[in-house]
Amino acid sequence: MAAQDRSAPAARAVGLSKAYGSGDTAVLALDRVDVEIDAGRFTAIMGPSGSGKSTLMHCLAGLDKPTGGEVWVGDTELSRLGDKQLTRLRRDRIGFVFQAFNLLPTLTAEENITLPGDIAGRKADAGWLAQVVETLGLQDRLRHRPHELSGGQQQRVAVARALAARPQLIFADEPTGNLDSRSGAEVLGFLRRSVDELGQTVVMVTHDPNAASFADLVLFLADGRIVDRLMGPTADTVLERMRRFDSRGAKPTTATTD
Ligand SMILES: Nc1ncnc2c1ncn2[C@@H]1O[C@H](COP(=O)(O)OP(=O)(O)OP(=O)(O)O)[C@@H](O)[C@H]1O
Repeated sequence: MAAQDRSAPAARAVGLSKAYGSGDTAVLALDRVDVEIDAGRFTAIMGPSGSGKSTLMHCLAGLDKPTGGEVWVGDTELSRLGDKQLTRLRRDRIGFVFQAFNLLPTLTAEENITLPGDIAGRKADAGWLAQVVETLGLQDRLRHRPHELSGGQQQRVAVARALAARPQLIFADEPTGNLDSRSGAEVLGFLRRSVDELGQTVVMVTHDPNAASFADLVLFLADGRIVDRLMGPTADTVLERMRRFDSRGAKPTTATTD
């Protein structure tokens, strides 16, 4: 099983702020955010366009540097790391799934899944890999190249690639944004299984209430702050919360029905 200590958060932000630019044109994308990402849980981040979702995810993943506060991944505070150490931490402890699947077209599904480990000179644990492939239902697709796979299958390969190194955390940025609703539900179901059956920790940014309903917890951002949380979300309760934000004057989300 993935090395997850459920009693300690997988990541946390303490008084996290992020400003872009300076002077009159400065934008405060995150405003003193405190949040804990529970290990072995599926967390969704939602909020209107420009509310800071991507910035929060990028800061938590060590892809963007905060201008104030702290970010911890496990027991490591990221500002204490140099660039090389940060790169290593991202490589060893964090997996990414993007809206564009980012698979290499000339490689088979299996080669795409093992590529990051191969580049890092690290052989994937065969037992773990077999479990990941089975959980994602990819046994019969390993020798296919991306163009021979459906969009949903390609995204499942991208999820398997993220899981292969057994990262402490997986960050998914609109992972179903390029998929039809059936393939999207399939990928979300597999992300859910990776949490339930493999003990993964997943953080996902989404605009879609249906996608958020696969999570254990939804964090709502507005104007760079966490303004609400919803445990055990359903598509209806998420939609209802989103409407409440809209009626309070927050900018509407770019998509509520995709
Ligand atoms: N590199 C940057 N330079 C300047 N401003 C930025 C930069 N990145 C983000 N911002 C600003 O920070 C704020 C938060 O942006 P962010 O992308 O985190 O929002 P978001 O909630 O992910 O939006 P969306 O749902 O539209 O993707 C926005 O006002 C945005 O314009």
